[in-house]
Amino acid sequence: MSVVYGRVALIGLGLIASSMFWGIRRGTLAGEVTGYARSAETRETARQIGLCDEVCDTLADAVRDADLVVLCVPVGVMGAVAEQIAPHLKPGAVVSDVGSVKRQVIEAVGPHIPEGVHFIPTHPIAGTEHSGPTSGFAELFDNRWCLIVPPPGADEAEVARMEQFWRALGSMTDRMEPDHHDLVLAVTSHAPHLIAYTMVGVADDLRRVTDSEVIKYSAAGFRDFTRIAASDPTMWRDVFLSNKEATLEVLGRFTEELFALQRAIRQGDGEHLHAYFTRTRAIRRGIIEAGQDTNEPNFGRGKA
Ligand SMILES: NC(=O)c1ccc[n+]([C@@H]2O[C@H](COP(=O)([O-])OP(=O)(O)OC[C@H]3O[C@@H](n4cnc5c(N)ncnc54)[C@H](O)[C@@H]3O)[C@@H](O)[C@H]2O)c1
Ligand SMILES: O=C(O)C(=O)C[C@]1(C(=O)O)C=C[C@@H](O)C=C1
Repeated sequence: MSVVYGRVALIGLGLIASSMFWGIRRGTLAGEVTGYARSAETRETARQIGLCDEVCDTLADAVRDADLVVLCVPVGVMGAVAEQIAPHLKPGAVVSDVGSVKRQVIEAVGPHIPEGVHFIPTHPIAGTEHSGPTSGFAELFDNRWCLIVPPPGADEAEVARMEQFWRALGSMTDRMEPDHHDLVLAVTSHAPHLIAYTMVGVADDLRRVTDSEVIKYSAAGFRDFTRIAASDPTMWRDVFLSNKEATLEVLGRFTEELFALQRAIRQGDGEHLHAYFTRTRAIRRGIIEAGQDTNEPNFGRGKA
């Protein structure tokens, strides 16, 4: 592979930025990578593990002369960081972000982007429950989707270059409009995370169980919930507050269905339960047959 951007600046050295750095290095996708983290402790850790070619003590030093600046901070602070870097951006540079929410980030960052600088938001649909500079790995984005969300009027050559960059990091790319992105992610990621947080909270409330049996006899379903519920609290607080409308819409529908299932159980309505589970099983099988599950061996070979 070859260099896509001469100089890349990664802002916020956590899971996504560190995975990007190792991925960039694996493919030699940039000439040089600078990094900036808010805390001196994170900067020190980054230096110790060789994360980035240069870890800078200020935002200005990190972004100066960068061809691509990627904001890898929680979505709630994207706007404030964009405001701080704006005066130091080189003309013709590209600013991007990897935030899990797009409409709110575009509205917060967009106004700070100077004339002559491009803004191309993205969202890699890949992660783990771990965070911080030591949690990243080069393979994180392999065979995962990265959604590119260009604002209206974005420079087509720069959008194509961003797609090339993410494909070289191992991802598959698609373009999406911000509101649609936020609704899709509310269904596939944000609401499921809230449900996992709730389920683990419920188990913790039943402490006499948590202390022993819940952990010891943890079945696969609950174990997955505890993994997801161990995700970074700051990141997820910001996701819910930034994607309020779509998440509340999905959760409203979710609670209606949950109440209907609850009533069916109370009334002994096995027919309702069976019909419901038959429908959801067919959805799962349809996804696999269409070759749309990146975790399945027939991924990409289906009839989609
Ligand atoms: N973790 C995931 O699964 C995942 C997946 C895709 C996208 N994202 C998005 O990527 C972004 C980063 O997530 P992550 O998982 O790498 O988080 P992380 O917690 O591992 O890293 C975030 C970093 O940002 C730093 N930071 C926080 N506030 C800052 C500020 N004001 N100025 C500078 N730095 C600041 C933190 O100190 C931390 O080093 C978030 O916007 C998140 O929504 C996360
Ligand atoms: O695998 C996980 O741990 C994740 O939660 C990753 C996950 C997801 O929901 O799929 C979480 C948030 C992101 O914005 C993208 C990906």
